Amino acid sequence: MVPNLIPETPLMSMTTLRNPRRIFLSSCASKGERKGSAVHIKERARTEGRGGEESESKQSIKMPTMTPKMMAGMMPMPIPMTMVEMWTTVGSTIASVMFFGAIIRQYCPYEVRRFFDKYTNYLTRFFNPYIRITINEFTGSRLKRSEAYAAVEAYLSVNSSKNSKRLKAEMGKDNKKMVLTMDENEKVTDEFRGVKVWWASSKTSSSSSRSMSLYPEPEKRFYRLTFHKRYRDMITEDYLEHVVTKAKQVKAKNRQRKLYTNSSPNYRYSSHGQSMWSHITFEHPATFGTLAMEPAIKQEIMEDLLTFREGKDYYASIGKAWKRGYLLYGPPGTGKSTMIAAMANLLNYHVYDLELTAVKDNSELKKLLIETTSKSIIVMEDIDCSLDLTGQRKKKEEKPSEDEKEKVKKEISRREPKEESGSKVTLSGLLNFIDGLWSSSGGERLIVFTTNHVEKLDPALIRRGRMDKHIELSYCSFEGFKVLAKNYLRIEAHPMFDSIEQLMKETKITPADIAENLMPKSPREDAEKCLSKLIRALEEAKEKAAKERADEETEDTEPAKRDALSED
Ligand SMILES: Nc1ncnc2c1ncn2[C@@H]1O[C@H](COP(=O)(O)OP(=O)(O)OP(=O)(O)O)[C@@H](O)[C@H]1O
Ligand SMILES: [Mg+2]
Repeated sequence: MVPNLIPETPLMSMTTLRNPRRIFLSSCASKGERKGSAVHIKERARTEGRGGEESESKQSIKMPTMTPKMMAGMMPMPIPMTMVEMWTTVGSTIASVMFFGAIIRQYCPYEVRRFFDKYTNYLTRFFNPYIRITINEFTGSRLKRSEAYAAVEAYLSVNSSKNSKRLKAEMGKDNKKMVLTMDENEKVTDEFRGVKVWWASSKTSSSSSRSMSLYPEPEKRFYRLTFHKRYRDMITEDYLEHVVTKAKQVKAKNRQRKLYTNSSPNYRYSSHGQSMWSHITFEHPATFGTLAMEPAIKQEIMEDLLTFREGKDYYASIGKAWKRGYLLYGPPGTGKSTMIAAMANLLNYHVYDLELTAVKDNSELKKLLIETTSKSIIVMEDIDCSLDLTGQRKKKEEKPSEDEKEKVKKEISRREPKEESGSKVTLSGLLNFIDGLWSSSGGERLIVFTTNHVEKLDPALIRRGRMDKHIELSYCSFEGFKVLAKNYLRIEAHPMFDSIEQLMKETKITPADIAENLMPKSPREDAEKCLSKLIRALEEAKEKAAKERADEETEDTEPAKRDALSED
């Protein structure tokens, strides 16, 4: 029973009112009983606790008479809540709402829930003054990473590195600096013309990924931009344009060129949403300056490439996809691969080294194409060896005899397991890859074929429009040699140059052979020794060529002589 207490002051403290036991103790202390021991106090409390009328009468004896003023103090008055109480109430309300929500979700029929969801959405939308824009990482059927997402990622890499607390790091240009981007489930604030906007990075895993599906849907990453509806026009037009422009600058600054390949052992098993290409940083040092070839031809190729790079509007105005095909042909060691590296370095493009024999079929080839980014060179080396591009049309035309058919059948059954794992890419698949409708997606791409045997290629594959520019890389000229001498020996003239020039007129030598002879093999080998080595190599090549010519002549004349003798 709560004792009948009379406060000393009209204003009773909150704690006092709430806690009768404390009221008792404090009122006793105020009456000079403070010096009483704790035991005494407890004893008093116990006696009170028993609630005997005795204690009540004892207290009533001690109580001072209440004045009207004091009575006024006892009047019921509004009691303010403490923070603790308020939070307790809020907490228990939320818990109850959640509890009932869960129950409704579980037992309420779907239609009713949908109805409620719909109207709650309407309500929140009506009262919420903020607009949200979501930028998903993949659009369409996840064929290609969204450019908008990449742009936001680049844009936020600048802002978030200053404001965000959780960041992701990636190696930047030339492996010198790390590029930081916002981690998942992070938020940053940005300001544009005095208006605040909020960016958040997030990911959702679809419900099917949580189910027992055999092919669970991958997680979907996205950025979300939130801003006040008052600034709708400014944000959707000016701010988003500002984001794209800034992102381009950031990308250009941090762009690290990559060398992609599709022939890594696990590329076929790359899961949904993962790239089919694997890459390393592209670090080939070749440039047009170090390339040995006729200066005029070199200049022409460089101009052609630079014109292409700047030709976005021109290509659009003539209604042509912004891409260009280059066919590099010539004997081994004449600099075809080196030229591709020089092209990538000149244009600042990525390189996609496409290994056709590792591509399963035409649809896989298409997927690989779609996954390439713009500002890139797609390379198919030794195209004549990659596919049987020469015989495919003939095979259809020729009608094999029964015997031949039988032979082919046997051959196929013998090779079956091997062929299954081989490529089924056809010439038409490749032609579509180069200039089909899909090839125009993204734009700003060079497609480069290299071959040692241009004559073996199907004319359809290398006709203009597909392979726009044909470049022959042949045996080294004297001009080419001078470039190599400058690269390898740091000399521009030497008395031995004359004899080298003479010998080069009489025989053929590849730039690769010259490079090998000019490269000093020990610190003792100076320019003169290297040049002498080259002269010896040229003389040997000349002798070999003379001998081969002589052998060929005898081979040609031998049957004629034999015929003449038999006639006699
Ligand atoms: N024109 C050139 N200028 C400078 N160096 C060259 C040139 N041609 C060849 N080389 C040197 O020779 C080496 C082989 O050249 P590269 O691999 O480019 O030849 P390729 O034409 O691609 O041969 P393949 O047809 O066998 O693939 C290179 O490492 C390079 O140093
Ligand atoms: Mg090569």
